[in-house]
Amino acid sequence: MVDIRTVAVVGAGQMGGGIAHVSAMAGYDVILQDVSLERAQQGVERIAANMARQVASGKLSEADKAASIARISAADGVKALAKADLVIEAATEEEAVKRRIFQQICPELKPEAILATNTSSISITRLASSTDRPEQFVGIHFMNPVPVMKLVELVRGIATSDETFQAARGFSSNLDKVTTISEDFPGFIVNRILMPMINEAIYTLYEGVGSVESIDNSLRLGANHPMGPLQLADFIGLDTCLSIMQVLHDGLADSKYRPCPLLVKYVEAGWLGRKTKRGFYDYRGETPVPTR
Ligand SMILES: CC(=O)CC(=O)SCCNC(=O)CCNC(=O)[C@H](O)C(C)(C)COP(=O)(O)OP(=O)(O)OC[C@H]1O[C@@H](n2cnc3c(N)ncnc32)[C@H](O)[C@@H]1OP(=O)(O)O
Ligand SMILES: NC(=O)C1=CN([C@@H]2O[C@H](COP(=O)(O)OP(=O)(O)OC[C@H]3O[C@@H](n4cnc5c(N)ncnc54)[C@H](OP(=O)(O)O)[C@@H]3O)[C@@H](O)[C@H]2O)C=CC1
Repeated sequence: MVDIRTVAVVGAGQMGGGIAHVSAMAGYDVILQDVSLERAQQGVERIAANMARQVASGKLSEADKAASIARISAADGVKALAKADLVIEAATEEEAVKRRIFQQICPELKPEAILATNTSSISITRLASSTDRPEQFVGIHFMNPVPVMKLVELVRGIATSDETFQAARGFSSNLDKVTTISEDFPGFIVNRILMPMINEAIYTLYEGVGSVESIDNSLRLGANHPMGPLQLADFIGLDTCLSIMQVLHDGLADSKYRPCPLLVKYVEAGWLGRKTKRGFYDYRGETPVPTR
């Protein structure tokens, strides 16, 4: 079994950053790659800011923060991935983007390196088939925010070897995560259940049943959810929510997964939630302001 010491993360957004964060804290050397060196460096800066929150709340010492940050390097191009024992793809939730990444990076990887994807919904078997190593390909699905959420969903493709699966399980437990196993169906377990709820909340808004505030307060205070569904949608990213609904709709061919037209419209407008400062809330001020 490959001895995982160096982990590369492709995609330095909120999830890639979180995966790099917890991997470095667990003692792995981490290479963070994005579309440019500058984007990767911005990712490292965001990780430092998130670690500073953990220092402020006493969860991490200054010394451990410094040592963890020192283990992360921002990559200048795909050649930097040659050192990795495990590569975790955490780029945008679009199958074409992920396929292009695998085509680009596979020739650079060690033959024994394991390739994993953090996809929220896309078939692991299908993604694996666009790589040169379907047996060494696996789904390792982290939850957002990665440093806080306990769960990792593990998903085998049809060709995933036992050795690869055990390596993914061992890696996740070294990060102190609890793993569940999902079969390779659209959205796996978490998003098969969570995303239709979020989509229904958007329909509830679209049909005028309640305002943004009423819908979120109803679920926060009435069902003890830590965030209301619209707040959570903004947190996940509305582009990601829409992509997941499209995968569920296409893959399960059932009209109950039809993405709400309001979700489609928001994404078309470039209102993607917190990451663009506008979604169901406006994030430009000190506190988020509901927009409907
Ligand atoms: C789409 C998919 O494919 C799958 C998914 O991920 S679905 C999304 C799953 N995630 C959820 O459902 C999240 C639901 N929300 C929550 O659990 C909480 O609102 C939350 C943990 C995000 C924030 O909690 P909160 O109490 O409102 O805010 P806050 O006080 O800022 O944060 C709580 C703690 O988390 C820490 N934290 C939050 N985000 C963090 C980050 N990115 N990095 C490090 N620490 C973080 C804070 O430092 C804080 O720590 P202390 O308690 O030690 O102070
Ligand atoms: N958001 C969530 O709550 C969760 C998301 N996921 C999954 O994690 C993945 C990433 O999501 P998330 O972090 O939220 O998305 P983000 O939009 O925050 O980050 C995606 C990152 O990937 C980068 N990227 C795009 N194309 C490439 C490329 N060719 N090479 C390298 N990097 C690239 C983007 O760069 P640029 O901005 O320049 O396009 C961006 O920095 C998705 O598959 C998503 O489904 C899984 C669990 C939870």
